[in-house]
Amino acid sequence: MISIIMGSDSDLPVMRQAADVLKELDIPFEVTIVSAHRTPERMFEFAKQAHGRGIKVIIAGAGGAAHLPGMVASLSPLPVIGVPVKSSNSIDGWDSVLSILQMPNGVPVATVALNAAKNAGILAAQIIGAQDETVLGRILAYKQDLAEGVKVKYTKLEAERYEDYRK
Ligand SMILES: Nc1c(C(=O)O)ncn1[C@@H]1O[C@H](COP(=O)(O)O)[C@@H](O)[C@H]1O
Repeated sequence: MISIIMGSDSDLPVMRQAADVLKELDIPFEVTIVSAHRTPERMFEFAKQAHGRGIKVIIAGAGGAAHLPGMVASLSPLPVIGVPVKSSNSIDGWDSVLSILQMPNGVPVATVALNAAKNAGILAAQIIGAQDETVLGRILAYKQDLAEGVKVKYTKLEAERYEDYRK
């Protein structure tokens, strides 16, 4: 089971992409709102209890002064994947990126690109897949699909004269 948490429901348009890819890969997940700033007790309880509830990976998204992923990582033995979210009054997303990325030694957060919740979902699945043959098989199939998608494009590109390709 993977847990997807976010600082606010305003992060949902971004964070739902993690849920969508996990659904596609048929990996069980839960989704909820937890804020280190607004619900610190809930955040503490969540982070302390997650591994005991059978959660294997936590995906945590937040915008602005995004302390949620790092604080959860400080309290939990589980791998935490941080998703920097570009919130409405952000400094171009850099506030969130740097808050999540620049963790001190000893407390890692695996940070994906700005708004890259889909990649967070794939990475979480890969972490599960390292120990689970069935999930590993689905990741291999997913990668095969990616390659097939590019093949369709380069086959078309090579078949036509390059100058005509984008017409
Ligand atoms: N960064 C955090 C935390 C936290 O880190 O605990 N809690 C909420 N937020 C962020 O505040 C932004 C604005 O939130 P609102 O839209 O609710 O005002 C959201 O991107 C949220 O993740």
